[in-house]
Amino acid sequence: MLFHVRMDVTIPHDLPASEAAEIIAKEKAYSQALQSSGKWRHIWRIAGAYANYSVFDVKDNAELHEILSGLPLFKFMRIEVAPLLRHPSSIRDGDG
Ligand SMILES: O=C(O)C[C@H]1C=CC(=O)O1
Repeated sequence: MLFHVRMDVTIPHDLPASEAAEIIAKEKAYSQALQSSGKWRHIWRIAGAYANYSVFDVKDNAELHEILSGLPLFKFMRIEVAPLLRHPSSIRDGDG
């Protein structure tokens, strides 16, 4: 199942910079491992925001929830999820 996910990150100003850097490094490794596995298909920075648009390809809602709630930055994120399915007018193979 494909899901479009928007993640907005707000790191509290009072979080020590070294702690923030450590969490961000863990987040990067977590994200890149999931991208390598094919579960995190796309990630795009939203221009002008500490936010991204991503596409996940996972088994079901439960797997998506497990992945998202395991993000090291999860507690600093606002996340919006939209389930996707193939559009009847799509001409692309492999979409959905
Ligand atoms: O920077 C972000 O958009 C937040 C987060 C998502 C993946 C990652 O490496 O960081």
